[in-house]
Amino acid sequence: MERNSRNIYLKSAEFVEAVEGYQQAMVKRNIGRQVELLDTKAGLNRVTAAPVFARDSSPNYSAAAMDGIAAVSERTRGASETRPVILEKNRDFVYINTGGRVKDPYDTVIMIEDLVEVSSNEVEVRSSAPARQHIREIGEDVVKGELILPSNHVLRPMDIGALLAGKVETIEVYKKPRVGILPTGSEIIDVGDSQEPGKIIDSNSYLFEGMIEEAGGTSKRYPVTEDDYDLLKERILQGVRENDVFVINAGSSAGSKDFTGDLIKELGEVLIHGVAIKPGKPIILGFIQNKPVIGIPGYPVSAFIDFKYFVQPLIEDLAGRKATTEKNLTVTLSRRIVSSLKHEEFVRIKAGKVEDSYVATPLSRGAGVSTSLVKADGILRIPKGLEGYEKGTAVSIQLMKELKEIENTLVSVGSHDVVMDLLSDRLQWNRRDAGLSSAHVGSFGGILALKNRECHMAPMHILDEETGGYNKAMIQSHFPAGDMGIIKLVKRSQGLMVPKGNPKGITGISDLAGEGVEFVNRQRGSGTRILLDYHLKRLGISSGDIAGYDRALTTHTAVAAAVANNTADVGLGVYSAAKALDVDFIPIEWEDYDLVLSKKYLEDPRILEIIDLIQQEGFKKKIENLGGYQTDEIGDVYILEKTEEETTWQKWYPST
Ligand SMILES: Nc1nc2c(c(=O)[nH]1)N[C@H]1C(S)=C(S)[C@@H](COP(=O)(O)OP(=O)(O)OC[C@H]3O[C@@H](n4cnc5c(N)ncnc54)[C@H](O)[C@@H]3O)O[C@H]1N2
Ligand code: MOO
Repeated sequence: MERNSRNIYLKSAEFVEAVEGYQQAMVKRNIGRQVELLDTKAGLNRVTAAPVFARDSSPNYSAAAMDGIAAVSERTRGASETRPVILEKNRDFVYINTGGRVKDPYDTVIMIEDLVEVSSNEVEVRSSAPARQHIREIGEDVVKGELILPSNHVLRPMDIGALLAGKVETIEVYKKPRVGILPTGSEIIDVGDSQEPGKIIDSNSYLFEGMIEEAGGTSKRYPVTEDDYDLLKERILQGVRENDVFVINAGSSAGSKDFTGDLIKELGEVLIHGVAIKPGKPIILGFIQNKPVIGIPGYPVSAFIDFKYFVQPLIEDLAGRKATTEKNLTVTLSRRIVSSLKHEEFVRIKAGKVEDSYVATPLSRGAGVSTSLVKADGILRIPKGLEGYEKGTAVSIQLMKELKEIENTLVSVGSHDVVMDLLSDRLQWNRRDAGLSSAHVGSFGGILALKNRECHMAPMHILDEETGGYNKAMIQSHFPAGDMGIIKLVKRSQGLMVPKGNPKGITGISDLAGEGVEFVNRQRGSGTRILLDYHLKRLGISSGDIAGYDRALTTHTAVAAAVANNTADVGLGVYSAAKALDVDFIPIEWEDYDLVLSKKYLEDPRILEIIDLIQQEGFKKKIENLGGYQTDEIGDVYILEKTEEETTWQKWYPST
């Protein structure tokens, strides 16, 4: 069935209104926590629905607290170093171990090291033992009838231990809400299915499963269901029957096959369709058969935001969990962020601590970019009605990682290369307490970030047109002498990437201006673009003569992908990217890709570790095996020194 009219839902509710309105509707419908009796041993992370009282005392007998003897205290009276007292077995004492029961007539315990065993039947004591010494009395830990835990308490391992000690075998806890997930969409396939163009792998339902577990629910995934109204209806009814909460993914918007809203309406009630947030706008909050049914948009980031702010709190509430308290951090924005006046925006943020301040950079805003969630350290919420924030503004973000992790992370901003990815992996492998975060903004972006103290280091490859050298000239012209250092990384092969078989017969830069050749460029400020412009100038070719010069992508791999997908005939980039995407490569030049940093960071233990790490044979081999790299100078460090007469680059060595 095709829909007759498109879903023009876009009368957005306010965020807070929507959250509170839905909560109130749940209360009105008497939808709330349910209770079950559970084996205490299986109670970890569950929440008590009633106070728990001890069924028995612990210990429930007088227990020896030490290894030694249980004795009659009376018989030890007056014992001293000079007048030891001899005790007779089975009359004055019996041997006992820790935890053993102390029975009448024995009323004290003496440690084995305080005795002299005179014979197999006799021991000598040299001090008197007071009554009840080293005895754990009945109820020392738990007294029968005493409150062990109040209600609404999340059970930790020690709680379970104490409950079992008090002989509490079963406990009343809130039932884990069962949450069903229905992934929908004719284009959606499972990760194991063969992926033809036009198909998208179902990732959201697995994201939801994890988030349901985190919030204290149990999840059940239903098979991916195509955009067929009647089939969807059947699955939704089944899902509502089998669960306490039901989530339908995708089909929430205005497309001709977006049925979610209509279906919830037909089978129950739609309370809200559309909230003034971005991403996540087309969320649907409804009920079917008195159970919450929620339609979540298909884009992964929209799905995450809606699930985090609408569905997780609902699950936490039904599971009896306290709402997760958000940890916030005040950060300074390294760039301007523009925001929509009509929506509250949720912007993913990468944060790092450079010198004494936390700097924050917005990540991709695309609702389909799920990797922005992986990279994010936090979320900045920009209220509706604000146009955004200027660069340098201090804002508060909701943390998605531990603060310590952010504090220990080295921040790298600049040009991207797979070498930095390998480095990041190795650093994290070596020391769990330090990581490397990389933002890819091109070589000049790196210089700017170094100047603004927004990063610890900047990887770059900037050609100096006069000398033909790399990076050093650029540093000399941008930074005061004496401030900076360079860690040499690799030489890498830059060249033209062309589709397999080189159908346009391209041989060099001069062919870019050829008839019918569509080029794809890199962004302004990237080292690759500088290299291209240098060669164009040398050959006397105007950029205006190159079709596609203005189409700028931000990574080597994006360029290689454009060539591989035939949306361009040629692009300039590194060999490793060409190899990864299986396109042909015409080498143009070896360039230096180095790490530039402030001299003061050279003695930072994390940097010293990087210097050590990159010089290891295993690391070098790994890079060389990628092809298109030379590692002759890797790990050499130079600093820019200033004397009265001149400024020179000197080799630098660690002080120890
Ligand atoms: N004319 C309009 N079009 C759209 C509007 C609008 O207001 N007017 N809103 C846009 C917004 S905002 C969003 S968000 C999306 C929501 O889309 P739907 O919920 O209808 O979802 P689909 O269109 O089916 O899919 C969107 C996107 O997500 C991918 N997807 C779907 N399921 C999964 C899954 N299980 N795992 C991973 N990815 C999934 C799907 O393939 C699509 O690429 O609508 C805009 N349109
Ligand atoms: O609201 Mo949509 O979720 O912006 O992408």
